[in-house]
Amino acid sequence: MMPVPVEHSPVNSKAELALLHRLCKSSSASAVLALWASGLQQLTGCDRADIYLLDQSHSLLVRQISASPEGTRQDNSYSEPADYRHDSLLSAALLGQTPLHLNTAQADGHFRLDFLQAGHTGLPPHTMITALPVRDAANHNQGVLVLLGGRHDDSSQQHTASLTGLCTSFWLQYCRHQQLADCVRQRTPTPAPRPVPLNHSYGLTGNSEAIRQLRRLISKTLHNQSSVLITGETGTGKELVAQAIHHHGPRRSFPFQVQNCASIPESLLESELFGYCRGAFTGADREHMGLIRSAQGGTLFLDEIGDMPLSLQAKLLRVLQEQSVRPLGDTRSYAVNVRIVAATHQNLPDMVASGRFRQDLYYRLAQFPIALPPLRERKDDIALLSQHFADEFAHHARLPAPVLSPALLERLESHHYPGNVRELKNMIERTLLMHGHEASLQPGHLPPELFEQACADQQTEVEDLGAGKLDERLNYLECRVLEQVLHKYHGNQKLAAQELGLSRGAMNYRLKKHQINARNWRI
Ligand SMILES: Nc1ncnc2c1ncn2[C@@H]1O[C@H](COP(=O)(O)OP(=O)(O)OP(=O)(O)O)[C@@H](O)[C@H]1O
Repeated sequence: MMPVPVEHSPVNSKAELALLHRLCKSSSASAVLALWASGLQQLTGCDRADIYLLDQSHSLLVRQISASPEGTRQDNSYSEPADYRHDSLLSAALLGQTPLHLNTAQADGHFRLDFLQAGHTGLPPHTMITALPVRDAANHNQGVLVLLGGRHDDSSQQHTASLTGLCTSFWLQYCRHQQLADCVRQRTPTPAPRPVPLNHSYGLTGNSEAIRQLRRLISKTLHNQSSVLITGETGTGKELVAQAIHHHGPRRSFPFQVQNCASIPESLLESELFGYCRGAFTGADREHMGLIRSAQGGTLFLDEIGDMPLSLQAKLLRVLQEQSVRPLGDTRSYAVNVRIVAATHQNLPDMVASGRFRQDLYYRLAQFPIALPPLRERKDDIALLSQHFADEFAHHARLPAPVLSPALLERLESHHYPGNVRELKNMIERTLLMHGHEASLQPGHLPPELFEQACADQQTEVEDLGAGKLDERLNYLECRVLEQVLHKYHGNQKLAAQELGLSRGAMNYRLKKHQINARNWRI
């Protein structure tokens, strides 16, 4: 490719304009990448310029291209997790607020420099590294530009703002070409996309499509600072998701504060969140910083946000807009940098419509909405979750490794779970508490409430079957009643048949019909 007509260093506006001019004329996404790496390598006078971009799931940083005075080459040979867990220099640059300039000797010990080992062998010690985040127009991080060695040291440091601006222009043009290419591709049949690689589970057990999608969403929240609104029924894992967002993102070394907005009176909630100064009210004998300020740099998780009184909603909105908080009775405001993650089981749009929740606050909180499905809608996860909770409990209680029989798992999968994952977890723990020494756990070992509740729940489930399917409703009921009675008599068919007023033969026939093995209820 033609060299950019500038001295190698320093960065100057004439050269930038020339580069932008060539960028406008670029004809494809790959041409943008090539110009991006080679242009910035020549502009800054570095020995090498590498571009790393986040993958589709935002969980991996993948090297795309490398440029040196010898030429430019596409290079996807290196990728690493972009979750800040590994303390790598690339993640620090991606998630940090400022570009990083340091030499390899300074970086060593502070950051992992795995990307140097992969493809940069033979670098002299004290090679200068500049790592700049690549941001889109909404200031969300999309990747990292790395400049290595050469004479870029001082000039790059002084010109990071213009380099960051250039990177944004390149990114936007790159996306534009990719979108155009996608449009063309949509008109011709393409093979199914490969599943997006995920590096870890974020502490969430499950392999259903819903959980995989949830992990993808979590990955995307990590690299921007928007507020997150998590919705879902009780026990679906809202707090677990909030923790994952905090603990895998750049704020993880700062506090994670939690406040349940439903559990305390309004005045207490106000002082807990916003703080107060000494003498603000009777009994305020010392200053209280409040959770918003004490989460400085980190995350504030506001659970049950739908229960926050309207007056406090207005105050919270002000904090979000002004990024400062004024404690009760104080004349000063304090600047805060806190990410808000809120959760609710309520329908906030309905509450907005009926005037019980502020619309402006709703939009502010729901910048990044995450909806968690109830457990009954992702039954594929029940076996994995059950085994996970059983192993966890057995480990803590020093019990032998639990074996969950297929009959037990089948029974667990047919339950309705109004309490969602929390209910399943409690049920497994209770089962192990009572029968943790059994070689194999059977349905008969499950807590009796499961069977009693199954009959109570039927109202809901039978309704779910829809009108006109009487046989299905009756079959379902019959099956649950048989299980309940077998459970009561620990698998004794004779006693179960007596209670139901059935002959042994009729009982046998019905058990066979529902494929119920009475032996599974013996304990
Ligand atoms: N996918 C999952 N993998 C493992 N554990 C989970 C998962 N989802 C939920 N849990 C567990 O279930 C329990 C309930 O989860 P959590 O407290 O996060 O739910 P919640 O939606 O915040 O509940 P509530 O609305 O009642 O506050 C916790 O013990 C949590 O660790």
